[in-house]
Amino acid sequence: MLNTATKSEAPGTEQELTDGFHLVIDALKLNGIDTIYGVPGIPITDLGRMAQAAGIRVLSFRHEQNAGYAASIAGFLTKRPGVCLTVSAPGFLNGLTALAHATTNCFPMILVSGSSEREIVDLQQGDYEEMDQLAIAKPLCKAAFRVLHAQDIGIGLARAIRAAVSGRPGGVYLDLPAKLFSQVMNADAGQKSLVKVIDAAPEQIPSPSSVKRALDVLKSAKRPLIILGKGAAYAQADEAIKNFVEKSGVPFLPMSMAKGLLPDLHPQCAGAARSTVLKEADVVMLIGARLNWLLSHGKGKTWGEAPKKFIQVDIEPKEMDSNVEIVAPVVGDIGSCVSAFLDAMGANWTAAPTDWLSTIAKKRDDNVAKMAPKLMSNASPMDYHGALGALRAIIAERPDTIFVNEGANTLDLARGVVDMHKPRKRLDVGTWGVMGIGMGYSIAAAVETGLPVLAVEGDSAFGFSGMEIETICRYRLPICVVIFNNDGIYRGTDVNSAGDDPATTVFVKGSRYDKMMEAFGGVGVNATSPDELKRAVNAALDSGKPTLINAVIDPAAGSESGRIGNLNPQSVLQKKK
Ligand SMILES: CC(C)(COP(=O)(O)OP(=O)(O)OC[C@H]1O[C@@H](n2cnc3c(N)ncnc32)[C@H](O)[C@@H]1OP(=O)(O)O)[C@@H](O)C(=O)NCCC(=O)NCCSC=O
Repeated sequence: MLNTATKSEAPGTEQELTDGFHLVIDALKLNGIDTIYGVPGIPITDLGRMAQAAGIRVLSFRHEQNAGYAASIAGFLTKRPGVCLTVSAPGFLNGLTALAHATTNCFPMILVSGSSEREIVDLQQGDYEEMDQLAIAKPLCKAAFRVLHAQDIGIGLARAIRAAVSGRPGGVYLDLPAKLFSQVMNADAGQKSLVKVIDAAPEQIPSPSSVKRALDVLKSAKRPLIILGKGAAYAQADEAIKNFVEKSGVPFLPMSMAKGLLPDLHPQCAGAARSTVLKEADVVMLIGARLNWLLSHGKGKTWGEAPKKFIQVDIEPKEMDSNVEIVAPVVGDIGSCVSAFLDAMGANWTAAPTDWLSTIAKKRDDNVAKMAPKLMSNASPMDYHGALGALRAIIAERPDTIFVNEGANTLDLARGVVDMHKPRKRLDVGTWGVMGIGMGYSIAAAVETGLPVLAVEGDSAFGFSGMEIETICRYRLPICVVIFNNDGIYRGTDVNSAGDDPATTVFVKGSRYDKMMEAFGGVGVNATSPDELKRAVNAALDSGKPTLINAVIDPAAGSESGRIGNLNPQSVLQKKK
């Protein structure tokens, strides 16, 4: 519908007019973008108001970084670009971390920021929030555009949408200088300048020869393995992936956000035999997973001595050979590639050798049995396993719940303990292991899916986005936040031996995060045992009321996780002491 601004008043020349504000909103609506995550302020306050009045859902956050994380995960969940709207310079910079995160994680997102006047910025004459935002955004995103004239708004947004979702998805920056919003033009011409993006992410069909090559290598394997990454989860080709994995009979290892693509309790799941399968596999097929640090770059002791052949399925041709030789690259969108495999496999595909399957089954059963008694712990204060055991049972009973997870121990242990049963239900820190995604992800997950959300947060991780519990309460979202509170980062027991200041990794002891939630009208609960925790989470998920549970974890529980290779070195001198 025409979203006219006003009528011109010159006698005898009356005509409908529109302006930059209205055209941005019309362009978003025309392209099915019905939700904006952002923080209002100069110069986009009216844009938010008018978008809301025009029927777009506008969620106002307390900090742009959290709005940005929300937009990024909205993109992952929907395959449409999540939109984050910010003010100029500081607001833009606050949103930029999330834009870079979206790009790194291959989530489609558009950061739309107001900016100050080009003429003044370029001459560096000291405008309000002066900054060359386009130049700063460029290296951190997949594409960056600036629109200077109202008649180019349609094209600008179309380019942003297409860049965000086509090929390998990523973050896009769209710069809207303040002056643009008040540029007036004839409404008809304005509407005609809008662009509806047709087939924004066209299928990319793999070449038949690459499909055959990959299947020949897979067939030749004695100890094959499929690794599913979050690219596979993003593809929303769930049935085809499940059929392919089952038809192949090959064990699969899900990366953390691919958990649930096939259930973690599936007989072919090798998640609980991770070290064994990485070391011993002779052929590894990566589907939407990259050989980055999370997979030790495909080499070194994680991968054992046995020679390996890698097959890689990815939409991005440049991903191939990025760390090790890929003997069978298959370039295309995951859905098309997996369907092509299914078509080409024929009826007499033989499953993986049984001795390989039984080696994995034995290791998996051993690891599961080793963990089982720890999950029964009803200690108070809780340890990680006791608390996670309670949450694992809840997710098993409520498999549609979206499980958001960040922290150090809270992340590392929940990844293994809490089985996922359905695709795209586990959302976590992603490629950068970034702390701070928690509340933004939870809000977008609730808004985009309408499903209940359980966010399990380390006490440190929560701090990065904690103020957004007010946002959760304001929009009355069905989000239950559980804070694993052990009084610090890794542990709450570190001591500063050199002075009166607290140690660098500890927080105020016995903090009651639940009281924060009560301040905003949400439900706050202090849980000191797994039974109490379970009751409180079930009550929250039943009621759908915004809830925050302060789960009291033993400050001595937890270890210094996050020492990944040489990334977090310990001082040799200190060790010698
Ligand atoms: C790179 C990693 C995937 C590698 O982790 P690993 O510890 O090697 O593997 P995990 O998958 O976590 O599994 C650990 C072990 O648990 C086993 N495992 C897994 N699932 C289960 C179940 N359900 N039951 C029993 N045992 C299990 C698995 O086989 C491994 O044992 P074995 O097979 O016996 O080895 C991970 O470190 C990771 O995702 N890190 C991200 C960390 C991060 O982003 N942190 C943010 C910064 S924190 C701030 O400082």
